[in-house]
Amino acid sequence: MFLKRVALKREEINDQRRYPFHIPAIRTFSELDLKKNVTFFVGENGSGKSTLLEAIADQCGFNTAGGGRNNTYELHASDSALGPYLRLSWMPKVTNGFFLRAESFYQFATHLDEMAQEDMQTYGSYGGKSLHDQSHGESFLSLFANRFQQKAIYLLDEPEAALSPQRQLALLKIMHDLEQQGSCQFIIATHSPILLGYPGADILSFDQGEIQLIEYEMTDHYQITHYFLQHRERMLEQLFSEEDEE
Ligand SMILES: Nc1ncnc2c1ncn2[C@@H]1O[C@H](COP(=O)(O)OP(=O)(O)OP(=O)(O)O)[C@@H](O)[C@H]1O
Repeated sequence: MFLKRVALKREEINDQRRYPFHIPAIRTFSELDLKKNVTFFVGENGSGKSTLLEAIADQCGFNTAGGGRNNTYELHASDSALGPYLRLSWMPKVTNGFFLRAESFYQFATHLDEMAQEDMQTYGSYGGKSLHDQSHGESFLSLFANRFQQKAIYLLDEPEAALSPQRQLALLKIMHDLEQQGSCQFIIATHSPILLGYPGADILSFDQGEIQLIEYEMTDHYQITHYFLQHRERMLEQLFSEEDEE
């Protein structure tokens, strides 16, 4: 692994009440030691996972709209408000990698098409054809299977967004193969109980107003999915009757 620590330069913040410093998990954040090749960010919607991941991408020199260091294209409102306040510690430093942002993947695909007009080799790292000519899930998998290499750091924001359960397993296999072959680091914000099951990963929860380690089986993602699959009818009955009472 390469990125060892992420620290917040709190002394440089002028107004702690504004975004992103007012987010509870960011307000209490000082530093984070990364100890595993695979780290997951979990937490409720709006708990600050994407904000921190995007800020790390920013400080890695990746395009915060999604992509690597060489992908320069503009996307409205994709600047990282937190990035300039982070200090990253590396051992050793890598510059290879990619920031996957599910919500702006369409624009990334368009950017690749523009690059390919000048150099058809561009598609070589993405399955040999335009990402627009593949389904959403297929294009994600093409990226993971072809673009991901050794000695790199991959920052993935909800990669499961387009992936079927079977393809989520395929992503786990790709990650495992890369990890086995040598050195590759992943930091992944996810809501997927399948991805979170990756063996030996650290899972960091953004709930309860701070970023802290959590066991897989203690995550809402595991517990709610597990209970739902085991007691679907009872759970839905309870859920719908609660709605009736409101
Ligand atoms: N550019 C912005 N300006 C102001 N507030 C923002 C901005 N971007 C995000 N926020 C707010 O910051 C909070 C954290 O957002 P963030 O996208 O980091 O959450 P998240 O944990 O990734 O959520 P999700 O699981 O829904 O993707 C949210 O309340 C969001 O509304």
